[in-house]
Amino acid sequence: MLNDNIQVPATVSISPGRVSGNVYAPASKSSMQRACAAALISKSISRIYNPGISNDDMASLHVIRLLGAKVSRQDNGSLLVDSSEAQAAKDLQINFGESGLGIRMFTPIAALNKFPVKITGEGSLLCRPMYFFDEVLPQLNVQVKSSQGRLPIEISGGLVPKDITIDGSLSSQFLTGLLFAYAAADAQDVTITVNNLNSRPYIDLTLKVLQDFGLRVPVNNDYKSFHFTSSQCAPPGEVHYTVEGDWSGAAFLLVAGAVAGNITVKGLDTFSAQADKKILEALMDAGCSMSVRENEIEISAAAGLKAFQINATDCPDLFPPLVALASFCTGKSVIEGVHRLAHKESDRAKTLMEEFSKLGVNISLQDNLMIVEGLQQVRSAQVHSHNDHRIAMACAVAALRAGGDVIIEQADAVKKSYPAFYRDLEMLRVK
Ligand SMILES: O=C(O)C1=C[C@@H](OP(=O)(O)O)[C@@H](O)[C@H](O)C1
Ligand SMILES: C=C(OP(=O)(O)O)C(=O)O
Repeated sequence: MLNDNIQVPATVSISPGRVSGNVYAPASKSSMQRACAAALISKSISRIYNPGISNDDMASLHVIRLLGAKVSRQDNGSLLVDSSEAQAAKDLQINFGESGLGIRMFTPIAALNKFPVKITGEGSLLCRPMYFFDEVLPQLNVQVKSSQGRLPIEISGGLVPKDITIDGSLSSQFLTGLLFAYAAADAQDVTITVNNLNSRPYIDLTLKVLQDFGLRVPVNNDYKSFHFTSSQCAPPGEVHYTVEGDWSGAAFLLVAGAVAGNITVKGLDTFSAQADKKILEALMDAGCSMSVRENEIEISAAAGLKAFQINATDCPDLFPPLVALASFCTGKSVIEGVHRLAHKESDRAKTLMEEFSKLGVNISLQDNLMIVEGLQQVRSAQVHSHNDHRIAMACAVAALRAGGDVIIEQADAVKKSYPAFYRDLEMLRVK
């Protein structure tokens, strides 16, 4: 009912060429999925404007419905979420599709109800580690049965917020889930202590969304602990929330502009908490000509892009667009944070090396560093997304400066975050 289905072919061919014009950033799935969670736990009425339509967004809407929220689309395109009487059904089975954030954020929330819940997923999610739940949820009163730290998982019990210490090095998403669950349970005078937290800006986004929805927000002690105080918190009223434009998807558009055009990307908030606005640092370091204005960025292909260096440990999703950019920067660009890439939709360091080598780009690894040697032009080739949306988009952008067509197999992986990606790229193309 809510899925604005955009058809994306399984194989896409991208011809080299220039891009020009204006484009709107897609809705951020990080912002949209958090909005869904916040709307559910608010036990109130929320209006979500600029809702996302990606597969991950759809998975989150599906989940909040299963957990008892009523969701309807309004004539102006916004979503009305009524969770005032939300009650999860008995014997629930939740399929999170391929969404890592979805499963890690909603599992602790689903664990708040005392009935057993079976948690499943599809595709790449089946291979991603979930052992955090086996280790942590039992300490919060939840029984967990997993398949050696992988899906499917069965939980039951009724989560009780307690002082707890967790490890945040694998993913920030588990902490996001606990923060939502603790807020939903109106946790008071309890602390989540976190060791080695990575992807910190994503936690800023979580705290921001909790605040925007009038929910209980913990005190952040330098990302080492999050303390829910015992202060009184008024029950949330009706909330109007606008989903932010997506810096992660827009990073591909900005790189397309930097290597092959003159485009303006609209709908991006430079004050956003999103991790991936850090793409601007790489673009500036590479010598792009850019004009950053309120809510839009104009970028054009500069002659003589130069190699850049960046630490992407806390914004791991930027690796694919950074590699596409580095492919056209003279010299060796260095991207730090390779260790963060192993457990995404694909093992991204490996898949970037494999697919970009087909395009003639030399990428090497030195422990936590990825080194990319730039060229003037990449090769025409047939590449494969490995069912990873960001690999498909990185290859498509690189194809704009290829010697001939680049064919992308399993190109429809983009539906996970940015279903309109190829349509937007074609719309920008100089005919
Ligand atoms: O919270 C989020 O919205 C996300 C957090 C990041 O994951 P990690 O915390 O696992 O790095 C990021 O890679 C993912 O695409 C979205
Ligand atoms: C890793 C990603 O998402 P998730 O972890 O939410 O599946 C991504 O979008 O690149």
